[in-house]
Amino acid sequence: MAALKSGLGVQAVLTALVALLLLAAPGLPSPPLYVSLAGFAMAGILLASNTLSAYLKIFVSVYGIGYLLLALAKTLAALGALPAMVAALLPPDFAATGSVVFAAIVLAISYWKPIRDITLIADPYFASHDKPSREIGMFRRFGRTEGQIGRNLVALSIFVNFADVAITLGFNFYYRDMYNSLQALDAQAFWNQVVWTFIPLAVLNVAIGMFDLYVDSGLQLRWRTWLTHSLYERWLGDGTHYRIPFTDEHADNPDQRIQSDVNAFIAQTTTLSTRLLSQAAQLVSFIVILWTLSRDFVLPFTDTVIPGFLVWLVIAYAVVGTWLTHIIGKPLIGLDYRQEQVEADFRFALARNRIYSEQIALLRGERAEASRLTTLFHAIVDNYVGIIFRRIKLIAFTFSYRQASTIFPLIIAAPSFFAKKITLGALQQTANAFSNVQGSLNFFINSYTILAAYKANTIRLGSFKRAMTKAEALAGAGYGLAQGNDTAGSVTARGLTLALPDGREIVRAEELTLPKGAATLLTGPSGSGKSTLFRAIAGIWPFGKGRIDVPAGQSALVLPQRPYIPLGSLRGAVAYPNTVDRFSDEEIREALRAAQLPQFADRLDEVDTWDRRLSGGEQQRLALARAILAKPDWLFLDEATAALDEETEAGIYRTLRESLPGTTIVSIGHRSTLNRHHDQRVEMKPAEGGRFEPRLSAMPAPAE
Ligand SMILES: Nc1ncnc2c1ncn2[C@@H]1O[C@H](COP(=O)(O)OP(=O)(O)OP(=O)(O)O)[C@@H](O)[C@H]1O
Repeated sequence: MAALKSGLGVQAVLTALVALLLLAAPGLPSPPLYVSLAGFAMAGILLASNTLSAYLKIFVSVYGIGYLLLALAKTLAALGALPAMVAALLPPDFAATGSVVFAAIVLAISYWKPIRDITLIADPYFASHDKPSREIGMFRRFGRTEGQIGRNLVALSIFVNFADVAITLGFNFYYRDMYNSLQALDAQAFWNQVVWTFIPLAVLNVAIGMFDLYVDSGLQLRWRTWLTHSLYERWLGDGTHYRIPFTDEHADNPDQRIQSDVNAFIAQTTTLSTRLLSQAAQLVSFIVILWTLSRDFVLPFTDTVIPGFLVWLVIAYAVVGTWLTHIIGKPLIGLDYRQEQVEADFRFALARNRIYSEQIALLRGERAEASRLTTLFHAIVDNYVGIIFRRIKLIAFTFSYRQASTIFPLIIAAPSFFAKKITLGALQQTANAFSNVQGSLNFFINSYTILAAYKANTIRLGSFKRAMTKAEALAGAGYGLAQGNDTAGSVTARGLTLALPDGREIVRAEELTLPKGAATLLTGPSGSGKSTLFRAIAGIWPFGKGRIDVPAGQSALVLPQRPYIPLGSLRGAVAYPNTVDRFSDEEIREALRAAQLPQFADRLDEVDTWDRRLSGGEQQRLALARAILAKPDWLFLDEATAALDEETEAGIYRTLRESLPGTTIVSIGHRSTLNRHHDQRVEMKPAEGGRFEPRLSAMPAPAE
């Protein structure tokens, strides 16, 4: 029942009604019985497609509409309700049945795993209820939601592609009539053909070509915008990007997946789906023409009649051609996948050189870097050479294939022509139909290289999405960071164990409290898990068990030893992670002065690579300016002042405590001079099993 209420359900009922009507229509010559029977099949397919992917549904629905239009138009023509000129333009009866066959093919392939992998990536866009993206003007009013715009555009694109097939068919008949007029030396008929058939077809062909490009580009742009946004939003969401390396999913170079794989995937999906289907329609149409032309084909130099000989020939051609292409082209899938990966590795290494150029220059690391780049580039060359040779083999085959098929139909049909059994027009039509069939097959065969890259892309995007799902699941796993607290707003850990990704336990805390309002200093040997404890409190460390409670609704800021400084203006760097409009210029300047960076107070608009321009100590003070601006309830300083001299450090701590009276400070540090800025000390003590245990310890008396 639910299936009947959906859009496809309504369409199915309508189709069944039309089929019934055709069946009951008294003694019409057209459409024949099989068209009405096909209508019932179409209704069944439409119902069965209700559970189909959102993307494939569009195709089935368009074919359903195609069937209705064609069957009704044929009925109207048979009833004499259409002008003769329009009726003459209608495609033959089998076209309506053809659309049912295509719908059945779409339904059948939807169960095939490679198609399911593709629709898994494609569907979220077409099912999306988001408001139309304002970024792109093209087709913005073509639907109420972004998903609906996408669906409408795909449907439009399918119609446009079918219109193109209809024009190609028109040309085929034009060739027959034009060559017949030449053979009959009928000048009047020839000029009539040129003016009334060729010119309108040519004009339509150009117009449809332009419109097709516009629709396709609009769809690709809108889809890419939506998918790119949704991928990076999800990737950046809730520490997912940080946890992906902890999953067992191989998701290297996410930047490449978001920037280039998405783009390629969308271009390939639209090209392969709409064009592949229109090529299939073209293939079927011309096969029917070939059948009509060679219905009583007499094998040259014999008397044997083989009905539809040219069709059998072309099918044999297709089967052998596709099979050989598959054998020759298969290794390209793996090679293309690897190429994407090695290219991304090389690009990433270059980007790292740019980021760490100062360290590399100081260490005189250029030779080591060059040799690493050489190795990485070698992998690109090596793999590409493999691709070149594989493509050459493929081209040797596809070119021979194309050449053979231009002469083939002429050789086969010429004896009939010379025996005056067929006209010049029919000979030309045969050659043209054969070359169109060949063109469609060529599309499938040439698509092989695209298919190989497509598969690689689908795998890369699929594994990226799986990695994100696993990383998101990791956030909820482990000890489960509970929000809310009943111990006067303190941070507490109970029965907590923190482990490494390999399961090795590094920290054990039976009971630990970081009281609200009292500055705590966390000390201990290097590698004892101090930073990991901070990560766990911040909720990004997924391995371990037990419980950490953080006060509900309170803000926290963690400052690491090496602060992250985003690209852009100094204002943006100080305001980070808040947006620049959160604070006035005076507030930002004041924070810079408080963090002992007065010399930068008037350079807020300067855009620079600040992470390389500022000294290590200046970067740390910039991060402290952030804390002064953000006024968090909790401030975690992970050796965040280690690059400062003791005097500046002391000044900064004084400022922090004065300007952030409501903030609880928790610091990690090794220097004894930090003691006097804190109220209590927690020390990481070695415990059994190589683990460390945070224990409250006495604050050493200040040095004299
Ligand atoms: N992502 C990770 N994968 C595997 N091991 C990790 C990871 N992060 C940290 N570790 C390991 O966990 C242990 C504790 O690291 P952590 O950074 O917490 O120590 P720390 O006490 O802060 O050290 P330091 O005082 O040197 O900064 C180290 O042995 C480190 O190698």
